[in-house]
Amino acid sequence: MSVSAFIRITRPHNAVVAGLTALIGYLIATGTLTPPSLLLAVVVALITAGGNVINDVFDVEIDRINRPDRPIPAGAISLAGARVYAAALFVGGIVIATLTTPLCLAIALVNSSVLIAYAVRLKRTPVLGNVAVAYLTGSVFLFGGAFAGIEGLVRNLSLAAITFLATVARELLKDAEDVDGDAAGGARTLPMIAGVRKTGIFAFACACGAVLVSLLPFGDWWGLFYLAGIAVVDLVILFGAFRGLRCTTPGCVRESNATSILRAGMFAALAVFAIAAVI
Ligand SMILES: CC(C)=CCC/C(C)=C/CC/C(C)=C/CC/C(C)=C/COC[C@H](O)COP(=O)(O)O
Ligand SMILES: CC(C)=CCC/C(C)=C/CC/C(C)=C/CC/C(C)=C/COP(=O)(O)OP(=O)(O)O
Ligand SMILES: [Mg+2]
Repeated sequence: MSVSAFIRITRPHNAVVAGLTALIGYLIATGTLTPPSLLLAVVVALITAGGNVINDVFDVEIDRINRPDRPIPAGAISLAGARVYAAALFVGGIVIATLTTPLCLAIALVNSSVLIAYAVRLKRTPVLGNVAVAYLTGSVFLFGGAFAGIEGLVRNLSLAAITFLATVARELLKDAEDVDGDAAGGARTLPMIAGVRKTGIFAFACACGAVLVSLLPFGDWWGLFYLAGIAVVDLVILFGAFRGLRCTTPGCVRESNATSILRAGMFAALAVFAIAAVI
């Protein structure tokens, strides 16, 4: 079992970005960063890493077909070793969360539970899996803001709502891409029940909702830089969701690159939020 496999299975890019997002949430709540606030990034990175590892533990049979290169199906990490590793990551994140605030610790405990529930069951349940990932992604802002108290959490509510809606849209389109693989793995997703076309329509509606909510911080919060920056991001998000709107097959959704365009728009939004919070 190599060190690189133990790093790779955590999807470090994912965990690091999530950790940085928690700092953005604290930045939005307070306008500054302090040495203790850096703990937020460590907690989120560890718990996200734990979520990614436990996800691979429960997905091992699907990944043997779809992603044989991943550490467990490739034999680089044993299933038992991965279970212990995931537990250590979750425990580490929660123990460090005890050094933050009771509200942050509560969110860390809830999110660890949701990540495990997602891996065990929610992922294979229509819409609930999408909502779980969207909640987890949006909650990162709430977690960062919560380090500054309930007021800090409230200040991040609109960003959490924007992120939730955009992530639902992207997760639905990811499911529309993966209908065949998910069916083979025994999952039940919205595209399987309602079809790719209706899923695309619902995803586009969620993206439109995210765009509308993204205008809320303008005015009483952030000024013209934010409006100009988020307007560009909104166009990218709408374009990405529109690309998936006309599709009726999983192949069409894959060829549309809708989920990649949405991912790019989501990360661009992160940059706009971070800059708007400090200028
Ligand atoms: C309308 C509008 C402005 C939408 C943007 C919404 C927004 C601010 C989204 C930010 C999402 C984001 C990148 C959050 C960072 C925290 C996090 C959970 C990162 C983990 O990476 C998520 C990544 O998308 C997973 O990639 P993949 O494996 O390809 O699904
Ligand atoms: C705020 C705190 C304390 C924690 C936040 C926890 C976070 C941000 C989690 C990241 C959000 C996220 C990306 C969750 C999804 C978990 C996951 C591993 C999804 C992968 O799902 P699959 O559908 O199996 O797709 P793959 O093919 O990528 O495995
Ligand atoms: Mg998986």
